[in-house]
Amino acid sequence: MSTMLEVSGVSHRYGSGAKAHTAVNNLSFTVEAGQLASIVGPSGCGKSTLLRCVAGLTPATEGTVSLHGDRVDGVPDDLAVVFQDYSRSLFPWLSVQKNVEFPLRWRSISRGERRKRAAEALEHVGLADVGGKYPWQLSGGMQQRVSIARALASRPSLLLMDEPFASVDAQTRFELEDLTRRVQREQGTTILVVTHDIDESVYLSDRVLVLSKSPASIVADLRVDLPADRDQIATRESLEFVTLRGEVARLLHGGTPDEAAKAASDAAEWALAEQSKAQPVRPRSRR
Ligand SMILES: Nc1ncnc2c1ncn2[C@@H]1O[C@H](COP(=O)(O)OP(=O)(O)OP(=O)(O)O)[C@@H](O)[C@H]1O
Repeated sequence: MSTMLEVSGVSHRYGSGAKAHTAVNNLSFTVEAGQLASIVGPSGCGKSTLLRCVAGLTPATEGTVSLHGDRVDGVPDDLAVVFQDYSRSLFPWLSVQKNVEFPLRWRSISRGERRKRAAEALEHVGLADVGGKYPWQLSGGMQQRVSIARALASRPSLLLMDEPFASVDAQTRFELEDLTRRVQREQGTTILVVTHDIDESVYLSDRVLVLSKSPASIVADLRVDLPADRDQIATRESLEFVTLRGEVARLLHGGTPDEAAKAASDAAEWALAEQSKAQPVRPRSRR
C-alpha cells in the first residue's frame, strides 16, 4: 500500500502571545491509500482543528501535511470534506442534483459529465430517485447522504468526515456508517473520520487513532482486526469489538496503552463468560 496522507509534526495555535491557545500539539501519522482511519478524542481536544489543517482550510502553525506526496497549502482539488451540519452545507435553493454537481462547476468538467457524475454518486448512496427534489424535502439522514454524494462526485483521493453522523438518529447513523464502509470498499476511497463516539470509531475503521485531552497528541494507534464484512448487531456483540471498545474507553480516561489493552481484554472475557453462564429467560405466555 502507498501512503495517501502524511501528517508530520503538525501543531496549531490559535492567537498569539499570552493569549495563544495550542489546540494540536506535534502530531504525526500516516494513512495508507484505501484505508479507513478514525480519530477519536475527548470533546474540545482539537479534532476539528486537526481535520481543518489536514484539509488545508487552516494552515498548521508548525509541521506539514502531504497528500500523495504533495504538500498541502490550500484545499487540494482531490480532497472532499463532509461536515456534521448537513443543513448548512447544502444549498436550499438548488435541487439535490444541482447540489451534488455544484463543486464540479469550478473544474473544467463539461455539463454532461457533471450530470453523469452526480447521477452516479446519488445512485451510489441510494438516492437515485430524488435528484429533482430540494434538500428541505428530504429527511436529515437523506440530506447527509446528499452531502456524501456531493463529496464522492468529485472522486476525491481523500475523504475527510467531521462528526458526520452526530446529527442523525441512531438507526440512520447505523445506515450511514454501513454506507461509508461500502464506499471505501467499492470505490477504494481513503477516508479519515473524526468522531467522539467510541463505538462508531471501532465499528467504522481499519484503524483508530486515540487522542489525548487538549492539546491533542496521539495516545495510541490501534489496528481494528474485525472482519471486513461488518454487521451492526453481530459485530458489536463480538469479543473483538467489545475488547477494542473497552481499550479505547480506558485510553480516553487516561489509562496507559498496556493497562488499557489488558484491562479491556480481561473485562470482555469476563462479560462473555458471565453471559454464557446466564440461564435463558423463558418468555411469558401471552393470552
Ligand atoms: N477559531 C478559534 N479560535 C480560538 N480557539 C479555538 C478556535 N477554534 C477552536 N478553538 C479552541 O481549540 C480547542 C480545540 O477545538 P476543536 O474544535 O478543534 O476541538 P474538537 O475536539 O473538535 O471539539 P468537539 O469534539 O467539541 O467538536 C478548543 O479549546 C477550542 O475552544
